[in-house]
Amino acid sequence: MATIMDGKALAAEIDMRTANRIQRLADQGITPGLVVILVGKDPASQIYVRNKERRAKKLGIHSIVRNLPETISEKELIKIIQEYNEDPTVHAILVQLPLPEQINEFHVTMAISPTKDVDGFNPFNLGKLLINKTDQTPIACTPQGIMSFFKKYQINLDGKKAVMVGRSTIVGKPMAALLTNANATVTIAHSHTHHLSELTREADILIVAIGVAHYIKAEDVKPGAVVIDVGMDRDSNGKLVGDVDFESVEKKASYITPVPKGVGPMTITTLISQTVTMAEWSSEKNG
Ligand SMILES: NC(=O)C1=CN([C@@H]2O[C@H](COP(=O)(O)OP(=O)(O)OC[C@H]3O[C@@H](n4cnc5c(N)ncnc54)[C@H](OP(=O)(O)O)[C@@H]3O)[C@@H](O)[C@H]2O)C=CC1
Ligand SMILES: Nc1nc(=O)c2c([nH]1)NC[C@@H]1CN(c3ccc(C(=O)N[C@@H](CCC(=O)O)C(=O)O)cc3)C=[N+]21
Ligand SMILES: [Mg+2]
Repeated sequence: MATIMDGKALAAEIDMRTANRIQRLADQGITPGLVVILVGKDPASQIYVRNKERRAKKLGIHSIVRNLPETISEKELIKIIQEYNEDPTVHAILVQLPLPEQINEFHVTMAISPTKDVDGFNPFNLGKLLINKTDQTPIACTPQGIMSFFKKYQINLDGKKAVMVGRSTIVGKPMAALLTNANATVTIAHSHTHHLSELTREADILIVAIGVAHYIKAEDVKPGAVVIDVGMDRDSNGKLVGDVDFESVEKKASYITPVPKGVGPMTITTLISQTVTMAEWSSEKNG
């Protein structure tokens, strides 16, 4: 049986360190400020916002949620982002994906100031990640949270075969870059990939972010693999499940993240700690 990587416990551990950093900023009269912009009603985004608000409140960062209508125009959304770019009480801006059809994701990522881009999807920050020059660079919270799992559970990535299933801007692509920077040999798979199962069966490290409930089964996994499940899906009973069939894969993997209480809580912890980091950067620059 695999070791279950406990996202809730690791998140609590990191939150304690974050609380100390928040206290140190408070001593200088600074409260880290985060704005989360949610357009429409994506269900996974709603879970994220709900849990994030709870943790932000507990830790004492200033957090604003902007719920905007599904029908908002790209121009109006970008105007709102620009107002927060100018607001000195805001250190971090997160725009939740996916966005509705009338809004071009690229235009939105370009509009966020690189210094406030807490999910690291502005092209300037993504470019720095790609060339492995990440000093004072925000990096997507979900992939960073996954790197914290590897550190905590002492999983060596050097020279390992890693397969990333999914190529989104917030998960797959930045995750592949982080793994590459950590000297893993990385393959990115997506909906055009042929013989996906043959590929995943070669993976020492398998990370899945596709949004299809229980898509990866035990037969798709190498014995002893480390399996990270990013999915936030619903099964036929409406229960929250991941992209990995946990019950069967748990018997074959060496390490596995559950859903819930795996990657999800780590994304939130990383979002809050990175918001604090960005407030620290801004105070270094101004003080
Ligand atoms: N736990 C957390 O903190 C987070 C969870 N999520 C969840 O993770 C999942 C993925 O999110 P996100 O990355 O934003 O998703 P996107 O929908 O943006 O991307 C999905 C990716 O998966 C690929 N894909 C879809 N179906 C298949 C398939 N059958 N075989 C191979 N590849 C496939 C797509 O390929 P193509 O590019 O060809 O279309 C695409 O690259 C969702 O369930 C989301 O809710 C997301 C972010 C954070
Ligand atoms: N720019 C952007 N960045 C994201 O990181 C991003 C996004 N957009 N859009 C939506 C998805 C989804 N997402 C989740 C994060 C945490 C939980 C989470 O807290 N999950 C708990 C659920 C517990 C419960 O049932 O409430 C867990 O897994 O234990 C869920 C979903 C981030 N996303
Ligand atoms: Mg989870």
